[in-house]
Formats: sequence, structure tokens, C-alpha cells
Amino acid sequence: MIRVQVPATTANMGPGFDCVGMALKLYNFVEMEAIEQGVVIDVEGDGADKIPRDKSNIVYLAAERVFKIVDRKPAGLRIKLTNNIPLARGLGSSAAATVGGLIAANMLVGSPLSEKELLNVATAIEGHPDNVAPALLGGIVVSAKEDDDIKTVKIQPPAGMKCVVAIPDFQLSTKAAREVLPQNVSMEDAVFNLSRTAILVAALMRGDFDLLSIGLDDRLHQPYRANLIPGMKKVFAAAKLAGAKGVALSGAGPTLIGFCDENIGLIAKVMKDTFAANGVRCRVVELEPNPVGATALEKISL
Ligand SMILES: Nc1ncnc2c1ncn2[C@@H]1O[C@H](COP(=O)(O)OP(=O)(O)O)[C@@H](O)[C@H]1O
Ligand SMILES: N[C@@H](CCOP(=O)(O)O)C(=O)O
Repeated sequence: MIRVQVPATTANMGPGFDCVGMALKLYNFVEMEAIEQGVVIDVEGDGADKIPRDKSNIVYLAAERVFKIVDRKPAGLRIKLTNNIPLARGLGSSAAATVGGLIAANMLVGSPLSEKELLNVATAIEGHPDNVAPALLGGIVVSAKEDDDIKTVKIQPPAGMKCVVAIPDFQLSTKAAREVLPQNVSMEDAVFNLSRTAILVAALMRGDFDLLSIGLDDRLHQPYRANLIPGMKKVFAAAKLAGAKGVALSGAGPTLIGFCDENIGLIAKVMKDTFAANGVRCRVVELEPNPVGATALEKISL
């Protein structure tokens, strides 16, 4: 039995669309074992009633991908998923499922694929590296795609950085939130995001929280997605007034994330209240940045 723990991730971090993401201390678990025949999938926790238990399950599909690449496959497969990452809320549930499936399957056949190879396959499946890279490697990861190869730079989360996420009670699939984005952007907006992303990375490396306000600003995706999330801009403004150093859409949303080094209780309260005033029920959770990525907890050979 293989058991893998995979963290949630907050992708983009404002301007770093499709290339910056950070692991969080919230986990899904993927258990996998070879059986004599068939495919058995059990799901507990978040979204258990919605997640398919057949061969269309993305954890199973990730495992199949590994078996195909290495041309080795167990006769049958049992998978158990224990989910704490809310589904389709912008906290990387699909990336966690994919990364968990890839790692567990790779271990099941003797770990022929390297971490780098797993990252490249995970990115090919997910379509962008900003969730799968920190889910696999932990910390904050800046990724660049060079054809099918993903180059990464890992940054340790700055000491004292705290996060608060406001998770609306509705789902927004990443696919739907990508469909509202334009195919082309102006040179002015591209330069705006380049400069903010550079400042964001410098702020994170220096631990300079005062730079986060400008460093989290974005023109490539958040303005287009605001219409999908009632009250988004007002929640951002209220969180900043309450002391957040910066705010962003987490991944493709609808979760909003505030970054701070103090006043977290007040920031959480105003985010919840402001969402409520705009007709959105949400739960707020304080989550710490996670320096550690996906981890195999145990491997018991039967
Ligand atoms: N543990 C899981 N097992 C199987 N499928 C999952 C799991 N977690 C998420 N998914 C699939 O991924 C979808 C959500 O992915 P996505 O829209 O990218 O949102 P998120 O921001 O949560 O990654 C779910 O609707 C479900 O189909
Ligand atoms: N860069 C992607 C990130 C999607 O993250 P998720 O957690 O919502 O899956 C995007 O913004 O579309």
C-alpha cells in the first residue's frame, strides 16, 4: 500500500498567471495498491459525492499515464482518496489529485520516473505548472515552460507570512474561469504584469511584506474573472483596510486569499462579512504557507 500526502496550492499569486504558485498546509491523501483484477476507487471527504469512482477519475488517469510511460502495469488497482481540499474553489484540488496519482503509481512500479519527469507529466495533464509544481516541490515555485520541459525556481515562503482564504460556497471550475480570459492582451497590460511579477518575486525573496500590495497587482486575469465572483473587489479593499499586505484571487477562484503578518483575525472577519454583504456565503480559513511538497507517508510491501 502506497500513501501519499499532497498539499493544496494557491496559484498565480496575483500577476504570476500560470507561472507562480505556493503550497499550503492543507492536504489530500491518495492511497494506492495493486490488486488481482479490476479498478476499485473509494472517496472520502470533500466532494466525495461528486468525484467519479470509475476510470474517468483523474487520479486513476494519472496512474494510467505512468503505467503507459514505463510500460509496466499492475493487474488491478485499488485507490482510496481522502480529500480536505475543497473542489473547484481555486485551491488546486485537481493538481493535488494528479500529483498524488502520479507519485503513488510511480512508487507502485518501483519509482522509475524522476521528480522532474513527474513534474513534466503533471504539467502536461494539468495544462499549466503553477499548481502542480508547488504541490510536488513545496514552497513557492516560479515555473517556466520550455517546450515540454518545466524549469523551476523554488523560494522558501518568507518567515512570518500568514494567509487567510475566503472560500465561497459555490464552485467555479478552472475551465470556466479560463474561458472568460482574452486571447490577446495589450503591450501596456503585459508590461504591467511583468513589472508586478518581478516585484512579487523580489518581495517574497526579501520577505518584504510592504512590497506585496503592488507585487500582487494583476491585469491579465483577475479583472476578467471579477464578474464571476460577486464582491471580489470589495473583499480585496476591505481586507487591505483591515491590514492585509496584499490580496489576490486564489488560482482561478472563487477563493480569495489575503497575505499578512499580523491582524489575521480581523482580516478573516472582514473578508467573510464583505462577501456576505455581497450575497456570497463563505468560510474563512487561516492557512500557513507550506515549505514541503507531496510526501510519501509509508510504503508497506505485502
Ligand atoms: N481528489 C480528487 N479525485 C478525483 N478528481 C478530483 C479530485 N479533486 C478534484 N478533482 C476533479 O477536479 C475538478 C476540479 O478541478 P478545477 O476545476 O481545476 O478546480 P481546482 O481549483 O479545485 O483545481 C473536480 O470537479 C473534479 O472533477
Ligand atoms: N493559472 C491557473 C491556475 C488555476 O488554479 P486552480 O487552483 O483554480 O485550479 C488559472 O488561473 O487558470
